[in-house]
Amino acid sequence: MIDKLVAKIQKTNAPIVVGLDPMLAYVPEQIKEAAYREHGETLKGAAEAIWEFNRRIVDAVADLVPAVKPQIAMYEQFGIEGLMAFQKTVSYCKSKDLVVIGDVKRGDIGSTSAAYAAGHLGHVEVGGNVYAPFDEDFITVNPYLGTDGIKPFTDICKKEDKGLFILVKTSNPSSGEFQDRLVDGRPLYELVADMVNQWGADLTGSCGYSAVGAVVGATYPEIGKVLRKVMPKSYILVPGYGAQGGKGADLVHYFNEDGLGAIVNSSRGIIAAYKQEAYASFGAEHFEEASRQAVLDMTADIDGALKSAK
Ligand SMILES: O=c1ccn([C@@H]2O[C@H](COP(=O)(O)O)[C@@H](O)[C@H]2O)c(=O)[nH]1
Repeated sequence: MIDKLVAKIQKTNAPIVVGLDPMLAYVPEQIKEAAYREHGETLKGAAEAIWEFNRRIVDAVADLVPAVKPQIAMYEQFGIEGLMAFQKTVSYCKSKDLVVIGDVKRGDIGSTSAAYAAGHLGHVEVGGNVYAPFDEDFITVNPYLGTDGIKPFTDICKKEDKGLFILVKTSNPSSGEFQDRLVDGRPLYELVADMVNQWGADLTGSCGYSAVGAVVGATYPEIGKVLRKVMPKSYILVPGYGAQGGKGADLVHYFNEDGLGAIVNSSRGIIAAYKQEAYASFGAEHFEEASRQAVLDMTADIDGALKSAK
């Protein structure tokens, strides 16, 4: 799957992930009203509204980007109905040939990680039947439990040609409380990055990158520069662009000399673009066109930054 991701990034010339984080507050009134008319102001009504919102955004941007990243929390908040909308979103995006990165941040003791890995990346057997319940292409994983918590995920990646993005340095303001602590004189995020190299060593695709990538926030560009060098073969998923303050100019050192190696996520900045002043002229009626324009602008911002850094 890492080969498909890299090929799609090269084809679209857009190292960009559209984050599908559909808070109800971003869903235009006309979509919510239609869903509530049919299903009432219920969890099913909310789930239908976010699904329709996603579908229209995906249709508007699918030719521009290689990948999407549905954030499972935004769906889970609506219970089972929300999870059904998550599953429907994953499968719709795959039908549009988008690479799907499930932002699920799983990781537990080995036996429990194995169940997470089967449910999100692999298969489960029920009697004589075999199911792929969520079937994302990549998922995000929390490394806090160490190697036996990661191995079930890497095993499934090998078997099913899937991939991971492991949290190394997150974009949030408190990420340094643990992640920047010095251990044997080195910040913890560097030790985790060393482990990412080890975990991904025998999962290198023909593109030269490993199926085991890393999450490194856009909000810490100096650390991004260091981590790029520590993990030369890992793709870096970079959240924190846009709504959290990251800009193209901050991100040039997250990329390798080959112009590859990083893929930048923006969620609110794209899906709720119509609420921003810059895109207000589209109005709520044409929210998906505002999202399309926001993708084009983000692509130009990152491309411009990479070209002027050469
Ligand atoms: O370090 C991290 C890891 C994950 N995220 C997730 O990415 C998106 C960011 O959303 P924006 O609206 O573009 O800020 C969201 O799903 C986070 O859970 C992150 O931000 N930082």
